[in-house]
Amino acid sequence: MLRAENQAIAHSNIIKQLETKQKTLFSLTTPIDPFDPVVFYKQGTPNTEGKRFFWKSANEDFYLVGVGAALLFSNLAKKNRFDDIHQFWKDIVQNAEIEGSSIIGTGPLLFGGFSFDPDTGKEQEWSDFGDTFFYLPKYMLTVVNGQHFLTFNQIMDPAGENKTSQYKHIEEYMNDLLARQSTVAVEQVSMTSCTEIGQAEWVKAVEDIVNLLKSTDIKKVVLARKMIIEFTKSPSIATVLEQLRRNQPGSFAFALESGSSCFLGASPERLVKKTGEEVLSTCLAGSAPRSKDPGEDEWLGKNLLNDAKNRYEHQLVVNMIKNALNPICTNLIVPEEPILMKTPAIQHLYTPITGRAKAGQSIFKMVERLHPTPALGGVPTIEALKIIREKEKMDRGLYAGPIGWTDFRGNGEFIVGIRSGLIQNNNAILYAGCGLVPDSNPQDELIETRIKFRPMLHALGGEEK
Ligand SMILES: C=C(O[C@@H]1C=C(C(=O)O)C=C[C@H]1O)C(=O)O
Ligand SMILES: [Mg+2]
Repeated sequence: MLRAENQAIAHSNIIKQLETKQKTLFSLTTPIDPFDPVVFYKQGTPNTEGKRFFWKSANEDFYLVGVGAALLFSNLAKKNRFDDIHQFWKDIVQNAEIEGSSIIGTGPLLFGGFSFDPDTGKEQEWSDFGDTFFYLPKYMLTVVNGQHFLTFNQIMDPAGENKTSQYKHIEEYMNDLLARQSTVAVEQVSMTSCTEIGQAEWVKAVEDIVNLLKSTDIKKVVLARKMIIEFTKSPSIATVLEQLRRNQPGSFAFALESGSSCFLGASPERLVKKTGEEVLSTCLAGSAPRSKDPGEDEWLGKNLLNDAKNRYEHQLVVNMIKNALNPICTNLIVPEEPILMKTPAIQHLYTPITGRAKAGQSIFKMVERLHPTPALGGVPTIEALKIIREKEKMDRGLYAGPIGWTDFRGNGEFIVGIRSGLIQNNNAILYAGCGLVPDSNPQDELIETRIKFRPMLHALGGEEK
């Protein structure tokens, strides 16, 4: 049996005991002195590889880093996966004993992700994650506006362990942690090969889809491809994260580990953020390269803002997100025109959408209604997904899927896992896709995906960022 499945079965027994109150969750949060998030990822506890996550917000003011798992949710039935995880989480939090948490992103928190398409053919490379994969971390560092907090989560047998021993444990843990503090030495490993998979077939698939878009009511399909990299030895995840956070300011940086797999990247695209009742979603679609020459860069941006093909590609996303949020939010504000979002490698059309959640609408409900937006799937969604399954001929796994967190108060944020890759031992698989519309030119789309590989390629020791 696979390692993640084994873990999941053990944890599903604990979840049952939590639901019947034979066990409870105890969560303790305490402020701590500043501690570097990447160092915490690397050294938060020894031997927790395979049970770690990392999150940096796009504006650099919020970090979450988890090491060790107090509880693992995976292998949920794919049909109601958003609802099921929400229900489990609600039950557990309702009976939990929570101390010291007064700030967003501290206390009990779930971190994880949903696969892009549970109904696609499955490939071995994604078997560590399945279609729903979330952790309640054992130890978690939260950094909010420069303030640092440590949260400790423990599933307790009410009759057995007592809280005094937990306080003692956390005190000892903090002393050990401070002794482990050091800087992360960047340990770059060498690539032995780097291959774009099935490039000619991919261009042919783009041509076929564009012809279909011209002759049917299908408006947009996002087609992705992959690149396989081999290294002399297994890359250090902390090093890759350090590169991503240094070199991709303005993007979210994330990592999610399971067994010997790590899915990570620097995504510029938020799916949805919920803070209290406040909701923020972003439409990101339509792309142009950057130029080192400021004048040319500005020209490329202006051109993008005025380009009919890219504006159409973008507008389809705005329409869908607006319709998806409309029934569950009030006060929706949708700007009429997109603005530019510039990352080091690429610039995009960007429209933020804000609103207020109606009573009882959880972040998981929002993710369910939004995913997949036409920035990653297409229009209409069902038809686009069918074409993706048939033409892409790969399992996207978590690539382009919702990745994120929710705290016990129901706040949270999900991004889409793009500009990303899956590291397994000495290999990495990188993913990049692009939105096809009737006016797409296959060679231009090939170049667009090549640019989208670059942030991860650079973080892994390749040349350009
Ligand atoms: C699919 C990806 O990116 C998406 C596609 C875009 C486009 O085609 O213009 C732009 C941003 C993303 O929504 C990717 O990076 O893999
Ligand atoms: Mg595009």
